[in-house]
Amino acid sequence: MAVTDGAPPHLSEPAAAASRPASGPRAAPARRQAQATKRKRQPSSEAAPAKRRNETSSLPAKKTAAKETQRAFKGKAQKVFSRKKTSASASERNQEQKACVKTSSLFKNNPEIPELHRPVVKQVQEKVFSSDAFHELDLHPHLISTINTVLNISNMTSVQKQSIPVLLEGRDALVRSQTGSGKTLAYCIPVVQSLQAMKTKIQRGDGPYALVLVPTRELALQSFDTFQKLLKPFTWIVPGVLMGGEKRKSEKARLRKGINILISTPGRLVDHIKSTKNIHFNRIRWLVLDEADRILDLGFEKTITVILNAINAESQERQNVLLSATLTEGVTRLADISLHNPVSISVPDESLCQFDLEDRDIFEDCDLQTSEELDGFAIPEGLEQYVALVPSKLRLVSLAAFLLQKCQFETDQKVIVFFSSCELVEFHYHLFLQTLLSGSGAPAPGQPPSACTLLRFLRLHGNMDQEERTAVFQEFSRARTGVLFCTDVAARGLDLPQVTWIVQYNAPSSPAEYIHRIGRTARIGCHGSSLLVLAPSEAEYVNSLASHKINVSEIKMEDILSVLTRDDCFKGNQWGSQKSQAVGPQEIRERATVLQTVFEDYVHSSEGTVSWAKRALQSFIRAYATYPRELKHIFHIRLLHLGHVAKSFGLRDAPKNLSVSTVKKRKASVKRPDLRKKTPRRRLAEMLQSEYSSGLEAGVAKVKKLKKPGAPGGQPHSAV
Ligand SMILES: Nc1ncnc2c1ncn2[C@@H]1O[C@H](COP(=O)(O)OP(=O)(O)OP(=O)(O)O)[C@@H](O)[C@H]1O
Repeated sequence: MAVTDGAPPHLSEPAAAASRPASGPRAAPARRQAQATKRKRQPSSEAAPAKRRNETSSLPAKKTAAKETQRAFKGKAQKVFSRKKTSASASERNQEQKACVKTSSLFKNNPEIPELHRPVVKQVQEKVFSSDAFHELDLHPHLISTINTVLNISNMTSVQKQSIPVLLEGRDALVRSQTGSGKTLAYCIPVVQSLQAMKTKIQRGDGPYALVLVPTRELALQSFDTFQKLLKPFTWIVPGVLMGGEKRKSEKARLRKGINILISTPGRLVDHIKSTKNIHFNRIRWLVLDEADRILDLGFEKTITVILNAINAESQERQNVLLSATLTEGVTRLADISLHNPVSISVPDESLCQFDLEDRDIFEDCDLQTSEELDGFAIPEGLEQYVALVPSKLRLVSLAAFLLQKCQFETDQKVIVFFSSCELVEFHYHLFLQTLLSGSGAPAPGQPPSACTLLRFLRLHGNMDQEERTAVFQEFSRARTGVLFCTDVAARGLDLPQVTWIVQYNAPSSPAEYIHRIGRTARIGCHGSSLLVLAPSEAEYVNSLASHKINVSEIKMEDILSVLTRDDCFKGNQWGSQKSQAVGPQEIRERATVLQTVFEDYVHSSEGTVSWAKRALQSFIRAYATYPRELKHIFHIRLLHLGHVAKSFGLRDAPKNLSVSTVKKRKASVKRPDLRKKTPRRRLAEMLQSEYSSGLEAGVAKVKKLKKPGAPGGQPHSAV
């Protein structure tokens, strides 16, 4: 469908910019103008059908925009916009004489944004801290002083208060408490206490006494780091991590030397079990499965069985611990095969705490009822959750505007944006780097400092090589501000300090994943916010969240976009050097259009970038097709308007060879008979498993060799 018409926008651009690399909104006008001229001469193969092109191109740009004003925002939004219309129209007429702004039909033919009738539910809330101190526990004095001085903490959290004594008694346990409530120390402290107290002093060459399994490499590094700190006074106990991405040879060498507390991802461990002679489990005393439900979600059930068999063959005498913020159905199965006479620990819902529930919530010999069945998922008290209903065409500019707001006009904002695939992360990361960041990193002469110079983007996903993944993880951990684009590889367990906002640009595939994603903020009693971006057709998802006791408030898209009026980077008038006096809906739409045009011009700057955007769009559609059956009535590719979705990838037209039916046909014709029968959930598990892989598969190794996978013109990614 036709989506743009008219001449290119003229942004104010100082002469100095000519010497900067041709990127960023300020550097773009000359390029855009040249490209627009070129486009006029050589109609793109992506060009819209003549009939519809004419429909808008015959109107002067501003008139088109004005016409759109009447149609775009209906219902409530329309009222807000019509109030200021008079002043906006005056400034419009003025500007019309001065510049001919290319107007993308961003605000035309969008679906109506429905009123959100969200049910208000009472969320489950847990008390994070207890009043008890670590020194009240029967721990080695050096361990207590390490906790106090190295970790800088003195009081236990509720989950620690409940778990540590139970684990010190030697019981198996199934532990559930909200995200960011200190579950890592809840298992690390008892492991260290018990191993340092062993009568026969542990030797490095003894091999593993404790095995900790986690779903991702970053989480493995994080647990390893915690053990390292706790083991400072007990230098004879050696922790080690196996996580894929590293050379197998060097991991084998470390195993040969001896690792007493072994932290690993399941895939990598099985790889070593199968191929490394030096791995023995005859001394194993502890088996910990952190993010236990995730490990099963990823289809690691077989892998876990291989590991359990390998351990059981050599040792029976051990304690087993399963932990997660969301213990779902899968964990019950895992608990059945891995726990013996377990204690189920869950921090009580504060609202039910009229009497002392602390004892009630330790279920002895329980039937392992899942928390979801008990009471829904707990949400950190300091977490404010929002949702924005954004038509597909406006998604990209809305995301950009939101990030500009956080980075330019607010201080100390650290944002994580979740996408549904590696390709989507790469696409948005590179697109924003190329278009929103100024080439020099400094404000252009005569311009105020702008987001263009303040933005700092990072990205993290499973198709990156391990070295870069670790570097990014550490850089974002240390950073005070910045934006991390990522897949669900960062959704679980990661403890990244001071994250202020979580954006879910693509909706998660389950309420549990929603909980874990938002749980990267508001940790350990801190405050944070989250924003879920939904298309109008997906509004029903809010009810689905409510059924899991998750409450979200609405942020209006216009409020997100209004930030664009605060930065003249996005002003569609090269003579207007001062900030607009009248900031109305028209101004917002113009600036959103300028920003969209920046994206579109970049995407259409070469054939390579166009096909790069098409691949990203395809990846989005593939991921969209994997929503589980219970969410299909909300997230179904049939409900997508491909032309509109294409726009959110900076594509002016929906790719001709890409329609919902062709995507479906292609999927069906893939010669993988076993896959054809799979449910979306199984397909999703497969896609995800490749992301969390041991790092040794041929496909992954191949991707690692590519210098910049996913970069414009680069190689496509093979999996999520
Ligand atoms: N008793 C405590 N007092 C203060 N801070 C603590 C305490 N225990 C843990 N922390 C800190 O709280 C943060 C969150 O802990 P942790 O990562 O273990 O949470 P979690 O419950 O495992 O979260 P998730 O469910 O997301 O994995 C960490 O930075 C940790 O150092």
